Amino acid sequence: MNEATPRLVAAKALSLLDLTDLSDDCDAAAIETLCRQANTPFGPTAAICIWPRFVALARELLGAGSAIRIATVVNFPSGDLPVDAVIAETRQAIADGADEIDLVIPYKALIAGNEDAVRQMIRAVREACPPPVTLKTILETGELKDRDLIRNASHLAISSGTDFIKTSTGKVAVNATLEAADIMLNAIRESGRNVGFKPAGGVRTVGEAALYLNLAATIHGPDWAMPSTFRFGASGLLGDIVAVLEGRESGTQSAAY
Ligand SMILES: O=C[C@H](O)COP(=O)(O)O
Repeated sequence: MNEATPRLVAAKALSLLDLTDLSDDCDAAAIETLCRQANTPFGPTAAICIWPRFVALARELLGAGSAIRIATVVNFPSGDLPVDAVIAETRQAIADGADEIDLVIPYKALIAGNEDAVRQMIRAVREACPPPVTLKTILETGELKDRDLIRNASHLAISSGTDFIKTSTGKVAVNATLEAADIMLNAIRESGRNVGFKPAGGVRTVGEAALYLNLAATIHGPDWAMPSTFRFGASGLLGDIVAVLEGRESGTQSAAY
């Protein structure tokens, strides 16, 4: 991606974007706005990412055959729910029309040394949402902090059957970072598995998106990042993407879009 123009990066980021509204005060009107915004004049985002209680509404608004996938979150954001409650959330979300499940791993248990809790949760949710449902697992890397723990969590998630590893909920102090991305992208390479990567939380500009895409290209090759292998989880990135695609200056419109 080093030679890519901002327009090319913006177009790529649009095709990889999980346009997110996981705000605490999200309501039906916000979901209507989100569904409209996801259909940009420059093409659709990869997905929208919303609270489970809005999945049925989003499915109704987008329609059954929409190119825009519906992602939702389970065990979110604390990672503390019992497995059976997370399974119930997952089943309901799929019945309501979700295409993708973003699962928070029990990261506090992992910090306490309980790897089995992570394996059991991911395996159980994977069983409840077999392919073609996409399963992304949120490691909450900003709370794991330690490089070895992030690497270990990545390998646990990959070997337990996830389709993507995702950095963050966007709800803690430290969310997506290039350092965590480097560890996770390398863990995917080491695993030899066809697993994707999703930086999420705090990605606001096309310039920031370019840094993640460059890193992915360095580790996996220039053609690796595509909607089946790479997503951005972001609530504020779309405005900057559209600004760049409209020929306006980057960094001016991200919050306002
Ligand atoms: O999964 C995505 C994050 O919750 C979005 O975080 P953000 O609002 O900082 O972009």
